[in-house]
Amino acid sequence: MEKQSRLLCSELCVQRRLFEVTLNCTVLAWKDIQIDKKHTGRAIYGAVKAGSHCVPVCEIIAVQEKEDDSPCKDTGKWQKVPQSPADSCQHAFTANRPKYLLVYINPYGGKQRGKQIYDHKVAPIFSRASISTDVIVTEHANHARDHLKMEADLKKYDGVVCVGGDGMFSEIMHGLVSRTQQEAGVDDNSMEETLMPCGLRIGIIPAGSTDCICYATVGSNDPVTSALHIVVGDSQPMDVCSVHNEDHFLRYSVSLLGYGFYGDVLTDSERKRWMGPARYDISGVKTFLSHRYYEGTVSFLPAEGNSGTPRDKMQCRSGCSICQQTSSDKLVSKNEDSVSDAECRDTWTVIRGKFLAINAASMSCACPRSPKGLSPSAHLADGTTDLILVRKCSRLNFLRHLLRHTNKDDQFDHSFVEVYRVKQFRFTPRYQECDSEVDLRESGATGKQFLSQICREHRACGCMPSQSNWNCDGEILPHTAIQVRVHSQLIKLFARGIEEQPVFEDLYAHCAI
Ligand SMILES: Nc1ncnc2c1ncn2[C@@H]1O[C@H](COP(=O)(O)OP(=O)(O)OP(=O)(O)O)[C@@H](O)[C@H]1O
Ligand SMILES: CCCCCCCCCCCCC/C=C/[C@@H](O)[C@H](CO)NC(=O)CCCCC
Ligand SMILES: [Ca+2]
Repeated sequence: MEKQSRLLCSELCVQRRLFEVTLNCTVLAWKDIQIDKKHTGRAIYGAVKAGSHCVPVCEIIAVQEKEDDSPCKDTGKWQKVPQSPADSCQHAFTANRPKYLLVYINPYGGKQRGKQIYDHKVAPIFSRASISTDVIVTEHANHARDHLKMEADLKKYDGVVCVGGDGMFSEIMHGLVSRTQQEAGVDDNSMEETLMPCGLRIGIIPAGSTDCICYATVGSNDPVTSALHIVVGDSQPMDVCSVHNEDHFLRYSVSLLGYGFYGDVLTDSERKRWMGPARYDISGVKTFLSHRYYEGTVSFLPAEGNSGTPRDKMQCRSGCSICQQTSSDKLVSKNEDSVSDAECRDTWTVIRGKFLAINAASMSCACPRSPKGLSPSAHLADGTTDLILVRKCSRLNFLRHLLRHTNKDDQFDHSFVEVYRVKQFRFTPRYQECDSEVDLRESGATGKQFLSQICREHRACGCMPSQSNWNCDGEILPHTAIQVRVHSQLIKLFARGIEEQPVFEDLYAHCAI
């Protein structure tokens, strides 16, 4: 068993069909001897050729030992492996696998099927893989976040699982990131602080309305696929943006930070929660028809180095070379200047204008509504976010841009769309750039008085003081002037990125049977 080339082989009879089974340290393969003899050669999905199948050893969920170990006469056939080599082989592929998980279920996410999905599809897989769990069905919003932040005995667990949508994931991520910073003595109100990466991995069992984080990290929103990624102990690092208003921490974001169109869609859809996932379609059309634009200033620090560009066609896939390069750069930079020193030397780009939408996508944001996502070439773990500015344009042009999110055409190929790969950005809405704001704030004006005074001010300068909200991974932010910084690979998921469908020849070469 020590050498990859060394094969164990045997014959296995299942329902009167005879299979030849081979095992080396990386692959377990079996082929139907009868089909093979007929030389049909017909390829079927998931098989190497008709009747031939293989599975990498590291993806085997569980091994059950049969009572009857009939002695083998021929050398090379199944033999009972002495306990110590068997243990070390098993250890090699179970080392990163979780043994004890803390599971939070949102019973009200998406179509309210979280509990059912977990009980029927996920729990049996965990139990088959001998994973122990503590399960908490949440009783109110922020239950999971606060439990993780203040109560949970995290030393016991190898990971945290959330059953729900992007909002539920956000709760888990906030709980875990905040807890990690608290324990490390990091002040999250300071934008300059380097945040401490989280030790525990997060698993997502999709049961929400959009499930964009699951879809963009796994390639599907299937609960069983996600459960299998957890069981085999996959690990996918992920960037997290911190969002501040001056010296005040607001929230973290991993997918979309959107002002204007996506902020307005969310604000409207929150009033329609009772509609379930359809609320986004109704609010999307309504917001599109309202065609509001927003003025302000966006400033950003462009990403440098080998991080690619948002318009290259280098999509982030399993084992992505750009994200791996970021991991090794991080190791080197630990011994060099601190990030903030280096960033102080960089120059900020400033863009002032009228926008229909300002979006920052830290990952592709692929989801069933938009299979390639808001920024198809964004990376999960490259330490950057793609800043997309959609300037004021006609309704028809904006519709063309939106529809390109749903087909293969390039949504950035419009004169009114700009996209930049950045590591920090700021936004200030126009009305807050006026000196009058300071006077109003100092005069102690309340929300409504404040806005009506701004409107009077702006009548004089002729602009429409429209105001939107930031959509931060599906939550509305209370401030419009924000500062954002990307924290490279701050968290890890039980995932491995999106896998390309392997071509027939690759599979055959991999299995080599
Ligand atoms: N027991 C609960 N009662 C009410 N709200 C809850 C409960 N548990 C969690 N929540 C909140 O429900 C919100 C939505 O949940 P979730 O993200 O699971 O589903 P969704 O909004 O339908 O999906 P998506 O976020 O993918 O659009 C979350 O922001 C979470 O804070
Ligand atoms: C009039 C035609 C409109 C056609 C538009 C198609 C464009 C679809 C792009 C979808 C991008 C989703 C980005 C994901 C953001 C999530 O963090 C967030 C939380 O779940 N979801 C939303 O805010 C929900 C946002 C839903 C937007 C529709
Ligand atoms: Ca990124």
